[in-house]
Amino acid sequence: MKKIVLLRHGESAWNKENRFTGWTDVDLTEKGVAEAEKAGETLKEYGFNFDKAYTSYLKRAVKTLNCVLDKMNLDWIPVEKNWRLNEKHYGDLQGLNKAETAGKYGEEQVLIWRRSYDIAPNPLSEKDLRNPHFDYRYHEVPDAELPRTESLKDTIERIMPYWESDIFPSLKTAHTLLVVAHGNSLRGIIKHLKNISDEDIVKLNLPTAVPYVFEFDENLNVSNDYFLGNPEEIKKLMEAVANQGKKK
Ligand SMILES: O=C(O)[C@@H](CO)OP(=O)(O)O
Repeated sequence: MKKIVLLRHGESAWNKENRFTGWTDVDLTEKGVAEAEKAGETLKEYGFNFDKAYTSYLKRAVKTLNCVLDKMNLDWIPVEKNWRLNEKHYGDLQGLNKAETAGKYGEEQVLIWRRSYDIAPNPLSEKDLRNPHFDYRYHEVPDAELPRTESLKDTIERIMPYWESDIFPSLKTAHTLLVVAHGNSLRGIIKHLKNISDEDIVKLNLPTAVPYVFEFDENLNVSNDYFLGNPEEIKKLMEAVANQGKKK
């Protein structure tokens, strides 16, 4: 049976500080590295063996992938990085503390910015040095395609060309693929795979470094999906992610 495992990176420095991160290239914390290693061990225990892995251009995802492959003795497999798997761009919220932002603008508004389907935060200004336009790693991406902010809808629209042209077609020859990315870029992929409505996607919160397995039938339709781990613990982790947008 063909499988794709989706994995959000381990805890990052700005997850720990509860700050909007988006395209900011922050590193993993020690806890984040430990979470990534645990994900690798879990995948190994369950007998997973990946043919190929995909990740974003952001180091919290790249390093999580490296930790997982190291624990699985799969350092040798082909890995493809693509900017299209980056996190949702959080516009001018990037760097702000989520609880403080909820205190200032209200929890409802923060929920809209974090989880709504088609509403994006205010964009970064053209001159803002955090604008991806100034970052060499994106120099081959046409400027018109580089975001200054994104809704989930925008994020899905930039991921899908890569999903449809590279990741999904490689399932025809590969058995099992690993995609290590981010809370919202993965919500976008999950929305697509499970056909989740624009309303229901608001409720999905992904915990860091918990493998999420998708199984496909012979026609490459999704036949089953499940997280690896204790369901009660995973539920608590999901609630904790949701609560990051609450006032202190
Ligand atoms: O800050 C971010 O980039 C994302 C993911 O870490 O956070 P949120 O859960 O608020 O979408």
